[in-house]
Amino acid sequence: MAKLVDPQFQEIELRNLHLACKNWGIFQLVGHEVSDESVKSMHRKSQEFFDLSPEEKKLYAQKPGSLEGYGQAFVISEDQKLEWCDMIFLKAIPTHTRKLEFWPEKQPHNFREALDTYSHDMKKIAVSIVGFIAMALGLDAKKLSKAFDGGSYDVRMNCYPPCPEPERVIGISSHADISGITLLTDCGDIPGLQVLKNGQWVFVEPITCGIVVNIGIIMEVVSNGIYKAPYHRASVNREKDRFSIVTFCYPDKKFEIKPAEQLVNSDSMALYKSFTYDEYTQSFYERTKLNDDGVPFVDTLKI
Ligand SMILES: O=C(O)CCC(=O)C(=O)O
Ligand SMILES: [Fe+2]
Repeated sequence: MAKLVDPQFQEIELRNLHLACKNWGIFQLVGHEVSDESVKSMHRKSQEFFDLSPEEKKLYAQKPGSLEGYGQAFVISEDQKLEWCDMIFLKAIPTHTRKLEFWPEKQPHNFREALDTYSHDMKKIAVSIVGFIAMALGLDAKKLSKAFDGGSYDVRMNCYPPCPEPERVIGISSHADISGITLLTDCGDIPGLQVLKNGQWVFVEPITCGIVVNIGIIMEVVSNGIYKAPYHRASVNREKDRFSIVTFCYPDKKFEIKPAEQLVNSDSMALYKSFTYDEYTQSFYERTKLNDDGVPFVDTLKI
């Protein structure tokens, strides 16, 4: 990040960014301005939350039909296999969308303050990195940064307990994020996140103070497929808990989700349809209610 903002290094670093987004769709950001203390404090609060008794955690349990709160993602049937992951999912920004009934209050002490600071820090990073991603694509950096400045930020804290037979379970199964971009911080040094590259699962090794950035499906559409939202999953460790904190970053609700005009011309046709923000989220949630038909969500967006 320090190199992206430094005029002396910017051009070369934008090329590195372009290659990372094009060849991997995922990279680690270091040299950023977010304080270590804010990130570590959120990590501690998240671990303390998962350490509470089941009864205490259930005070913040998801309600039927809603993803927010403590529980499991996308449980649609009694027969489905569950993921080896405990999570709490909270909408954090804009602040008026917060549903405080799901925000742990007395315990862990100062959880809410830590999440408030953390989510604003992640927003700051997202606003600047999408600007650089826009520049790497030859797009208007201000327009994209502005869209994410008015955007929404949902935070998911994951706890992956150890499993004596880790090869028989999955923490989070393979998926691409539907966000614009996603920012992940690992609360320790246990690798778990894996990204699919040329048919192989590759571990993302945690870097202290690094922020893992991955391209979400919205940015895939905006880039007209130059950047792809990578498939990734979380594996489980045999002996140790792993904790991660994931921030899904979305543009503002007025942002049209479609290939950027500058990237569409007679040589390169638009590969994706155009959607309003509401149409996009609606079509995703409609699909989660269906039985899995094997068609990836991103394919339903293509022309
Ligand atoms: O915890 C991880 O490593 C991955 C989490 C993730 O992909 C998600 O929450 O969407
Ligand atoms: Fe993900």
